[in-house]
Amino acid sequence: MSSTSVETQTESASTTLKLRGATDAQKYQEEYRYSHLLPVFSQDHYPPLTPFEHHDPGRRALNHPNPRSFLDSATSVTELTPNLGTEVHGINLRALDSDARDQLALEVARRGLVVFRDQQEFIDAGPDFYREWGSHFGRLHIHPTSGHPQGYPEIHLVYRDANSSFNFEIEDSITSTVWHSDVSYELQPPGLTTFFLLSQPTTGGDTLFTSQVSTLKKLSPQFVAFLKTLKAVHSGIEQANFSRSGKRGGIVRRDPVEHVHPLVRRHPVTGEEALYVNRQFTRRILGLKREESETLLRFLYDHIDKGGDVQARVHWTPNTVVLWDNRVTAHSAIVDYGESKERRHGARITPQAERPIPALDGLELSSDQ
Ligand SMILES: O=C(O)CCC(=O)C(=O)O
Ligand SMILES: [Fe+2]
Repeated sequence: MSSTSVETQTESASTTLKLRGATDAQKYQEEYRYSHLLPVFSQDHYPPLTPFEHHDPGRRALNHPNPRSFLDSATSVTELTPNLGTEVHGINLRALDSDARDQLALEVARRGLVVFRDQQEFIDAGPDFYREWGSHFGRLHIHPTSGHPQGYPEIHLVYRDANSSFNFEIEDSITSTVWHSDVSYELQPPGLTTFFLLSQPTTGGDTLFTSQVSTLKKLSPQFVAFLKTLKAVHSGIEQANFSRSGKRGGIVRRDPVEHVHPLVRRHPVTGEEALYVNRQFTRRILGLKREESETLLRFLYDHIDKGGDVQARVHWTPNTVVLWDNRVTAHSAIVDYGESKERRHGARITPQAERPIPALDGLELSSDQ
């Protein structure tokens, strides 16, 4: 499997300009409703992230007499699958106050994934609002390599259009499916994540999700007990190298890091335990011989790949906004729309959360890991 990233499926507008004739390209972009949100690859360099104390917004909703009251005015609330995902119609996310946002965080933690339709007001509110929205849920992450709208490094973009050639990384693979939990190499990886498409192909370009709580539950208690004793290295090095190779925007804004996380992590609010490995960033299990680590990780990735019974698939109708809890789910883009040459332009708001908490009867991580 290629070590490159679905998160790297980002094309710079400037590359697009080079690929088209300059005049045609400018016209194409100028006529675009969201041209102010096209990706740029600033050369800014940032110092390492510093640790911070995360106060989970979902916890604040735990004492609420009805922590689902923010859904009271919804016209429909439908479970996408028994274990993962809810689809909501009739709620205006843009209008949610602080209390309702806390409830939302708890709902997303419980369901893993919540899909809100008809959110034009939210999407059109623009990048200052996106930042304010995300900051409610945690400190905003700046991606080390992806494109962002001019002046808004906290907004991670995915982008592809008629002439972009960003998907080299999957040309040598039999699939575009790369399950991952975003930037799991950080000491404090993201929690409640918001993602939406500003433009979507007519068909294709769906996003896959899986419940890592459910993938863990499928395993035998004896095996889970063993997994709970383990921790693994997650690395941002390959993603940085991929960017440096020039296949993406070519920038690395922060020196890549590696961090050690438990294989099974516990959600700070729901207490649910989830498998926390992903093919994209997890590299090796500490304390095992190389072959043991490789075999075990391969088994777990294979288990995640095959888990159709705990997965959900989001189809992007216009003005859909999706929230997922990056601590207890994994996701993958689906790149099946190349032939149509249609534009696909997405934005992600990525608040960091706590350092992964080990399972209750699992290992204790020492502070220097
Ligand atoms: O483009 C997608 O469907 C998902 C992209 C992704 O993995 C991300 O932005 O975290
Ligand atoms: Fe992702």
